[in-house]
Amino acid sequence: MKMIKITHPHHLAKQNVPKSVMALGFFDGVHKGHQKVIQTAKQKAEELNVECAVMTFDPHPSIVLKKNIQQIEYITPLQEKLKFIEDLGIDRLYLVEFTESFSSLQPQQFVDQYIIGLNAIHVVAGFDFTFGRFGKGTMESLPFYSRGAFTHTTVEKLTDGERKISSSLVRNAIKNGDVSYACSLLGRPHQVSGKVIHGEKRGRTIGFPTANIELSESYITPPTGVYAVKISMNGKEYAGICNIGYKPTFHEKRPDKPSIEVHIFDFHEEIYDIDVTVKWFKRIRSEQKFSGVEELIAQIKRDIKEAKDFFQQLAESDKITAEKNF
Ligand SMILES: Cc1cc2nc3c(=O)[nH]c(=O)nc-3n(C[C@H](O)[C@H](O)[C@H](O)COP(=O)(O)O)c2cc1C
Ligand SMILES: Nc1ncnc2c1ncn2[C@@H]1O[C@H](COP(=O)(O)OP(=O)(O)O)[C@@H](O)[C@H]1O
Repeated sequence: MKMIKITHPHHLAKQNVPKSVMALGFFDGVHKGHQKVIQTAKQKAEELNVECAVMTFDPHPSIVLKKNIQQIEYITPLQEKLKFIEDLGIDRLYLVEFTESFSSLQPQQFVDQYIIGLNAIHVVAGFDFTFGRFGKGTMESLPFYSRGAFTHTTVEKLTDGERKISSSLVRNAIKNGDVSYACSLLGRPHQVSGKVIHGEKRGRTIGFPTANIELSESYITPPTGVYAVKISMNGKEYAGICNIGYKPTFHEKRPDKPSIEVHIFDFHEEIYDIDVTVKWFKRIRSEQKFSGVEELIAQIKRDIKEAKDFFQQLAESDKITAEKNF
């Protein structure tokens, strides 16, 4: 995937840019709805025998448009977003810096400079995509602005029952701890990456060492509680159990921020400073204050059993699906 970073105004000359079918969107999460938009663009590009391009934006428009928002938690911070888009097999990615001057383009200027000017011959976006100042441009008005220079496909809303699959729905699912539902909306588990840091060195003394993880980006994370997770490092993936929380059993005073710590099953290595990725599969329970260490240990043993049973069932259902598809 060739990446072209753009800060408004761009100086790319149309004749130097290959013709493309262009999918447009912010695409936080690259969820199933986004995947459908990008896959539709890919199919159309094959039909028309041109490149498949995606145009996306960074940072999130609310940072520029809403003055009081400094930082936003992403489902997929930029690097993850680009990776998941690349995994969909597209040729070219236009990454447009969402600045104040870019956001104040009129819809016609956006279409002239960023669609026609970048040699797109067909545009694909979701039914609720908007463009130009105040989001005034819509998919209904796109043919008017196109002046016959390109055609378009509007991808209808993808739903889960009554609910539109959207970045907000995924965010809410993660924020509510419903990581299994987030997984079904994303088509993969939600994941976060970071580094293993030193904790309070208590884990090993109670028989359950936990890798404490400092996140590398501003991710949306599930609420405090215990989760069945997979953790990957150095190209290998392991099952484990994660506690996100304040460890009230040991802390009278609540620490400033919750820790994210994973006990990895059947694992005995020292992994401080290693980069890891944690994938959230299932919420098991809320964090509790136990009356003593023994009670906590007994509960952790039950949590581990529950997580192991869950992964066993998952492996069995994956096996059945693989056999059906064979
Ligand atoms: C599966 C699991 C569940 C946990 N649940 C709780 C809990 O409900 N309450 C609590 O105070 N601590 C809980 N903990 C956190 C332990 O207190 C913590 O792992 C221990 O204090 C070690 O911390 P350290 O890695 O900083 O040394 C849990 C840890 C694990 C691995
Ligand atoms: N099964 C395991 N799961 C997680 N970490 C492990 C495991 N086995 C060994 N470790 C190592 O032990 C460390 C965790 O031990 P712990 O006593 O909880 O220390 P800390 O409080 O610094 O996290 C991890 O960072 C890792 O380097």
